[in-house]
Amino acid sequence: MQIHVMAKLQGLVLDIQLLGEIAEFERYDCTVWTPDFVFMKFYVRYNNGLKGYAYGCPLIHGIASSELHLLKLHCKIGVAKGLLGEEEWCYHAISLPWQNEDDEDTDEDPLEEQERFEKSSEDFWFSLKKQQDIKPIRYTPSQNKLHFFLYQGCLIALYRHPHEKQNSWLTNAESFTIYSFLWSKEVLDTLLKEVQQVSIQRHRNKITIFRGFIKRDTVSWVPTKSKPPRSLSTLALPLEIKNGMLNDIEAFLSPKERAFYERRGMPYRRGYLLYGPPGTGKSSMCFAIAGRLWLDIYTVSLNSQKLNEDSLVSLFQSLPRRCIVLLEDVDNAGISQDAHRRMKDPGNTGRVENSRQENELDGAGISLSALLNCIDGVAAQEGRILIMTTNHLEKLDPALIREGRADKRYHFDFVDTMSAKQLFHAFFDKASLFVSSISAEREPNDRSTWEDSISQLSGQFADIVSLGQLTAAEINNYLMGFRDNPEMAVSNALDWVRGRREAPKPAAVAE
Ligand SMILES: Nc1ncnc2c1ncn2[C@@H]1O[C@H](COP(=O)(O)OP(=O)(O)OP(=O)(O)O)[C@@H](O)[C@H]1O
Repeated sequence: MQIHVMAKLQGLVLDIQLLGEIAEFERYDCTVWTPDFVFMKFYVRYNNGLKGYAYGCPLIHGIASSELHLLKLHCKIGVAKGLLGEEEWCYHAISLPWQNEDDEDTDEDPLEEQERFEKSSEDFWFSLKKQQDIKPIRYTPSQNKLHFFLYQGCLIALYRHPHEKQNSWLTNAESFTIYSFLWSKEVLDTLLKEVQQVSIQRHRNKITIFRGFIKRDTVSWVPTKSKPPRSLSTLALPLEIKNGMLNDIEAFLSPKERAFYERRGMPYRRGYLLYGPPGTGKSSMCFAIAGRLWLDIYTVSLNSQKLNEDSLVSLFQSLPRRCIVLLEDVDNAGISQDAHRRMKDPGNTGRVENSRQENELDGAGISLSALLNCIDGVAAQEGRILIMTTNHLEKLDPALIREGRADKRYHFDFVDTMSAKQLFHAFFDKASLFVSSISAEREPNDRSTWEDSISQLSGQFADIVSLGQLTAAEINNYLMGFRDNPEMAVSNALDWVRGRREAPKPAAVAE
């Protein structure tokens, strides 16, 4: 007998396959695949006497390996003798919950570090070397053993299995089997819910960057890092870009706007194109906006050899409702377009029947038509914000950046006077860590005198560098060389700008 059903458990969608009648126990096996390659398998009571095997959909959010933290805490208390001490280097490349739990707590306060450094730089370097050599020892419930702990008065058992398929993308995966005695589904539900809550708490003040992961038949979004959001105020950009883009996205995400789209049956999506030379803040702006609106970022490399239309469709289909999809250097999608045109050239006998064939012909990356299908085809997720970036506006096919796909375009240009001032201020701001103790000693006691002097210098600096067609990244880099000496930064600026003028420029971006 084979029955296939979809079920919902604690908000997770499970694809359950009932395999047959159970002999001894009333239970079914349920396997939840989590986004970072760990799956959980748990046994719960199934009251009509059938045995089942369930697979969670691969993109369940909320229970990931890094979020099983709580289970580990309980295990620590419950079965100390089952724990296994391991040095960090024993572990695999992909981080597992047992491995990175304390990482956030070990970071020293930068000011204290600086104090130690100033006391004796030699001791400081030596202590860093020691820190690196002495691996933190962490305790984990050992694999292939049963661990018991009490949870809400109920005995729970946890079993960690390494994944048997070695040398595959699952090498670092493991599965967890959680048993509850005596088959209490409610306790398991509560436990898993608590795990989700712990996870939410841990990532509360961070945004997560997911990358499209493609390996053979497996396509999923994999969390690569979680980081505190970058403040928009750290970006030196014209207000029409900074506020303009933020306001536009905020307005789009508002419930009123969503209702407006729904009433008119319009697809509820918005796209942006950020273009300009490298180092002008396109990616930084995307991260800052994501942080401000608490949106996670989903990004995929369009020129990945493994990417084809099917995998891109799958990725787009599995996006959450509220998120930013970041496609960087989107002009790479045009590479396939060029090949496509060449193939269709009248002088060329080759015929391209469909986009899949087109991909095969190109051998690498995604074709333009496939990308367009994903952006606004039926598969495209509603509610998402698409941000495309490019250094080469002139290379983009007009179809990619027409309204509806890129509703707004923002030109990230070389630094103007206002932005140059802002960068200078940010660098020599008294509160900034860049200002070392040397300048602190020199600095006038009166705070306003210091600020006046920086203000005046920033004006002079801005007048010089704004003539030079320089990017914010270049200016930051230049200022790094003078972080103790704002006056020198200004007096050397003219020579630096002249030098840069003679150096080859990044390609200008055609409007
Ligand atoms: N307008 C800006 N204000 C402050 N810092 C900036 C600005 N623009 C760039 N930077 C700094 O320069 C570095 C590179 O910026 P970023 O990656 O955002 O540029 P980009 O335009 O996306 O470049 P690319 O086109 O090469 O991807 C970052 O460290 C960022 O902090």
